[in-house]
Amino acid sequence: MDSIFAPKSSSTSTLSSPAFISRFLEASSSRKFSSLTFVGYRPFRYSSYSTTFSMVSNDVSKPKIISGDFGYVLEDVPHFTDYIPGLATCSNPLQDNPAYSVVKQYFVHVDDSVPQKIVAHKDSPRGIHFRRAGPRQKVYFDSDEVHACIVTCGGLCPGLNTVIREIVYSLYHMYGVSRVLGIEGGYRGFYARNTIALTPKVVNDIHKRGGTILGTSRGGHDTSKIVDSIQDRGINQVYIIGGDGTQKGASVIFEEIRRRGLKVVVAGIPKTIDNDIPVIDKSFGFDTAVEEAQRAINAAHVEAESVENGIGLVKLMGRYSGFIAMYATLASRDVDCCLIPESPFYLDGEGGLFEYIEKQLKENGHMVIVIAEGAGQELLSESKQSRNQQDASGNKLLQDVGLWISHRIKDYFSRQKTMAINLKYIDPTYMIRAVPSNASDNVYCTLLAQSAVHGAMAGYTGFTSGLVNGRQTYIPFYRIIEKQNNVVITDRMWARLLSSTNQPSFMSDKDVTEENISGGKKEEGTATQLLDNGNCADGVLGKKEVSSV
Ligand SMILES: Nc1ncnc2c1ncn2[C@@H]1O[C@H](COP(=O)(O)OP(=O)(O)O)[C@@H](O)[C@H]1O
Ligand SMILES: O=P(O)(O)OC[C@H]1O[C@](O)(COP(=O)(O)O)[C@@H](O)[C@@H]1O
Ligand SMILES: [Mg+2]
Repeated sequence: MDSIFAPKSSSTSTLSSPAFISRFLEASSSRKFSSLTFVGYRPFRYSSYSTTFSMVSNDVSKPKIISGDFGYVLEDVPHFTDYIPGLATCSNPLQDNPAYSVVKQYFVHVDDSVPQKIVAHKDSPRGIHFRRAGPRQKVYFDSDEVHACIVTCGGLCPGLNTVIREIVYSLYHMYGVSRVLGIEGGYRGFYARNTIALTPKVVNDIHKRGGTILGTSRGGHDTSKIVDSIQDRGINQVYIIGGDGTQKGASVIFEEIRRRGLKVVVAGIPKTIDNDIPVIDKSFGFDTAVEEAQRAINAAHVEAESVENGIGLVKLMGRYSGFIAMYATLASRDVDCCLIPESPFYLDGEGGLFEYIEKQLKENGHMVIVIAEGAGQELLSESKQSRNQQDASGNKLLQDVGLWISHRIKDYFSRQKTMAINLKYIDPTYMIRAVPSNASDNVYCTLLAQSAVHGAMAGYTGFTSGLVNGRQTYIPFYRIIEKQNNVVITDRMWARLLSSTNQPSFMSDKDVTEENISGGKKEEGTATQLLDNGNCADGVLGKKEVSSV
């Protein structure tokens, strides 16, 4: 029997930090601690048909970490029963639903979990797992008892309306729930805006529209006012759709709800067009955004190849994570250079951008550059007066790198007088996120929404529903908000991009240091393939083996 242990004074972040979990994995795989008993945390045991687990917790605010054989770790999500004793359950109404009666094993087994990492060696520990999403045999709500609400926060993303629609439909058609409230205008809508009654009829065709029918906002998160409003309205299921900032907000709402001992579910659905949320395979709307970006790249290519020494420059979204730029580049094959926040670059001198542009123009007569909005911000700060402005949510406002680099390229060639260039700058920023989601994102949104509803009905709370290695899971908030998902420039995916564009890497081997990988935000316990000498199975926590899309 393995035990997770920590001094009683350990903070949540210590217990959940990758370093701690890494040490735990090491210990449990070597069975070093198998016979030890630890004071301060009461081991909680339960048996299943297949194996015995041990969970250590006497504090509901600590992460629920359950260990099993061979280094198995379940990073579980909170449940009502953690802090509300004696709750009644009833049978899941889905068991009488004719649509599902034909499905074998429709209900998810209580022990089902999904591994975070699927590349393994014969001697690697089983590693971190998340609870598999899906309907449970027992539910913790009567249909008539449920009063749900949905809120959308942060920037727009294709698929928001689809998620709203599918939450309403799942609640109504699977669980007979008819009271669903839409909170208007993001978090502040809980206390400062109107609400809309959401019925299947109201949301029937909203998935065909971009944006969110509920409206959204940045800033305005006031935890106690929000929870007061939830309590006053008698809401007992809160569905929160939003990005990293939103999930942080959802996490504190959940903590407050638990502190007040309320039987209220807080369920997150991760939304990020930048794909900057960790753990999950990719975010909904990302495929749509990449597809939409192709139009801009195609236009840039047509413009560039139609004139002498044409340069097509496209700026795409990506504040700190360059996934859209990377995938749009890989999809297009017309791009000669892709610049992202995670990969520093320079303009002048040998191996610099100007030299490369000159070479491309001489060889091909034209070129296409894709730049993510967060790329090269350090160069802009050097040349312009640095402005530390923030949006209402506290996100740093970036300077327009597209405009800046256009001017720098034009200046360079007019100074050089070697060739006259013809540069066209296209900024499709808002066009790629204001569109409705494509077919595959619509299916993805549907699954995320259904998973969130199943989890809520089953009494799980404080979770984000997310796809991990192709399976729907429930992920505890702390795992979603503890760090950012970045393109790992020492991964194979970035190498694929470099070999497809033939652009300079702007780096020598000695530059590939810990500071330069993962957007300069390399977290403890993360090992890239390069630094890990190809040993991809051990010690990689929270990052997929290949860049996580
Ligand atoms: N650390 C935080 N704690 C509580 N609420 C937050 C936090 N960060 C952001 N929020 C709230 O989440 C909402 C969306 O955040 P924002 O960063 O704009 O977008 P996104 O969720 O898409 O990243 C805003 O209403 C903001 O006030
Ligand atoms: O101008 P807005 O609405 O603040 O949005 C711009 C920003 O939104 C983003 O799409 C990210 O937004 P989120 O953090 O809300 O997902 C960035 O790429 C971009 O910088
Ligand atoms: Mg964000």
